[in-house]
Amino acid sequence: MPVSDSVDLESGADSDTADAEDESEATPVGLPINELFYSLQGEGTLAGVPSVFVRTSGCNLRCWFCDSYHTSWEPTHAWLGLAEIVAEIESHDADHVVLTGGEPLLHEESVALLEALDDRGYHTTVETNGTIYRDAPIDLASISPKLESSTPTPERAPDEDDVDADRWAERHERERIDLDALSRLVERYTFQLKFVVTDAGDMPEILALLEDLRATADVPVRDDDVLLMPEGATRDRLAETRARVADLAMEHGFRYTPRLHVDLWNDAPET
Ligand SMILES: C[S@@+](CC[C@H](N)C(=O)[O-])C[C@H]1O[C@@H](n2cnc3c(N)ncnc32)[C@H](O)[C@@H]1O
Ligand SMILES: Nc1nc2[nH]cc(C(=O)O)c2c(=O)[nH]1
Ligand code: SF4
Ligand SMILES: [Mg+2]
Repeated sequence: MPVSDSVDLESGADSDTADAEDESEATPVGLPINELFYSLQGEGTLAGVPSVFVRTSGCNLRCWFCDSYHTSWEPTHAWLGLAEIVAEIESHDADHVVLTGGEPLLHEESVALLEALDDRGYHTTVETNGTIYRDAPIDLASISPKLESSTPTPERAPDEDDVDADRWAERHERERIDLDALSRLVERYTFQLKFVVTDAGDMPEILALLEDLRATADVPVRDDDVLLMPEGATRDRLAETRARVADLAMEHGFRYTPRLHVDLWNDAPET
């Protein structure tokens, strides 16, 4: 289902916040949906599983490499009611639903959607940056904490001229790790920790974060729960990063996850 822009979203804000450009309008109900499509789960422990993807718009972070630019740097979406979203999901023959974004846990309505999907027997994965905790029926919390190498800088910002990269750099750096939210997520849910890795320079930060999380959380965080994923939104970029990241996974005893959808369909939308 291609979704074009309708109402603009106050970037990074909760969906409860009324559209700043039109305060006379009632708060939209439902969720800001950027795209909704059927594909194979491309990442993580469920890679290869046929799944319906629901991509919400809006994010509290601004990774320079974000492969979902139109949910973060330049959010576009249509507001869909829960019944419409569920009906669209049910039109596909799948048992698995992946709720992603943007940052899906920004939106309180994501909880109601997950409850509706749980009632209907779906397996739900939530792709999250790990900075927000919500209580919801999530079967797999797929947490991708953001490293320093994700922070936008003048040298590594999206190409487009009109993005406010300077202002976001500071907020991104301040908000990208929330140990309390991370601990609550791993304590509450079956989880995987999926780090976007470019090179060996990312490893000290991953190891330090794992040490902090293991000291804080009341549940074990096993090396087996840690996945290294090569940075790359295109086949060409993945060709540069994946062998290096596979070597790092073997060296440290972590898992490696491919990006199957990029191998199969490159950077096509709705894949
Ligand atoms: C677009 S994000 C949406 C969910 C959430 N905001 C997050 O970052 O986890 C979905 C997944 O894509 C990953 N990702 C985004 N851009 C990427 C890139 N250029 N290379 C590799 N992974 C990327 C994120 O780390 C996350 O695991
Ligand atoms: N096929 C496919 N698998 C994915 N796994 C996580 C994705 C995401 O963007 O969150 C994603 C995606 O965008 N496409
Ligand atoms: S946290 Fe996720 S959606 Fe937000 S900018 Fe980073 S990769 Fe994109
Ligand atoms: Mg993706």
